[in-house]
Amino acid sequence: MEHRLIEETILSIPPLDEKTQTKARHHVDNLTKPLGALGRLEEVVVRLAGMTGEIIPVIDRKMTVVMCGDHGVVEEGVSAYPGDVTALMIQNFSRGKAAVNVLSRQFGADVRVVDVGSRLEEAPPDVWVRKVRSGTANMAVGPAMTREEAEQAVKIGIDVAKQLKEEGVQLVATGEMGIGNTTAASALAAVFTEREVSEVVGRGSGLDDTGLERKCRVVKEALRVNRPDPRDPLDALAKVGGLELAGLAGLVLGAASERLPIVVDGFIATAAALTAVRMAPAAREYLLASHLSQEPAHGWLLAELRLVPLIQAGMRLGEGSGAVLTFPLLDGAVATAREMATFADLGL
Ligand SMILES: Cc1cc2ncn([C@H]3O[C@H](COP(=O)(O)O)[C@@H](O)[C@H]3O)c2cc1C
Ligand SMILES: O=C(O)c1cccnc1
Repeated sequence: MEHRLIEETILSIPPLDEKTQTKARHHVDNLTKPLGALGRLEEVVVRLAGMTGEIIPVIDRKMTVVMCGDHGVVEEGVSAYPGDVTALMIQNFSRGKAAVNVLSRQFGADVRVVDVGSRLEEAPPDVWVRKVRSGTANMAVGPAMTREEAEQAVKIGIDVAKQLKEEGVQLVATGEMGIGNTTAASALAAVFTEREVSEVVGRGSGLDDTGLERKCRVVKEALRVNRPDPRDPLDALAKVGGLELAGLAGLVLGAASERLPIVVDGFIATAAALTAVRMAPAAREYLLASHLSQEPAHGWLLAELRLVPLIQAGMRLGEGSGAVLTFPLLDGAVATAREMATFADLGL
């Protein structure tokens, strides 16, 4: 069942609307400024035009989707924080008190929290509970989850994207919460970039040197035990990924199939986005990179995706916070295209 829906979604991702994109490029080039002077903001407008099919794209209704899940591998001591923090943060999101809530309020976006697999037993009513299982298994001793579970989590992400489209959402940001998930993201990064484990593992939420060394050993062990297949993204997601990462990969596939622009957050969200693009290369066209995280391998993941981040603010938070921080830049870019005079308006 899930398998069919995933296949159908992948096949239904449309290419960018090249005609509209060319018209948008022409419009931007005729605005009253030196050619190219708005830099990457111009590229944002042109790409959004290709995604949405509108010369002046409308991205007023923005949604930050925070996919949540717990990680069995936390028992190996790979995070600076205990696993319980995932559940506490879900409650914090619900109260509107986490960084992602504050930034989303500040920049006029809504937040949707989806529990794909945390250990929280009773989620607050506004959280969408779509729990595949209560946390993954420890990837250092066996697969994090079954292929079927990974498919279920991907399907949940696809469903969320379709529901948001129906609600009138015009742009989504990818957020996540899951203590231990930089370990999973590093494992996926090792699989998809074929770099050394020591190059793709970082301090996550704040490991010291001993912790960092341990995390490297754990990722190596997880790859040795599970042998994830780099040509089979679902296999990698199931063996060394996570439920919220699979949910985000599904969100990317679903949003792309609905022509919804997707603003990708930091290292973890980018690992999920790269997984989605390995499943469906066409999905890449709907991604906008937001910021460059402090995690050392984030830049390589972005390079794999051929994306350049808009900002570098030294952040390493997750939750979608870096993606939301670029919303004023995106709104500014679109406003210039909508409101600036053209040279023709000046009679030139
Ligand atoms: C209080 C708190 C809030 C967070 N919000 C996002 N993360 C971030 O840290 C986690 C990944 O780091 P690691 O792999 O080292 O556990 C994820 O939940 C990520 O979203 C947080 C982490 C903490 C502690
Ligand atoms: O870049 C990220 O997404 C990130 C980095 C460290 C901890 N949490 C998230």
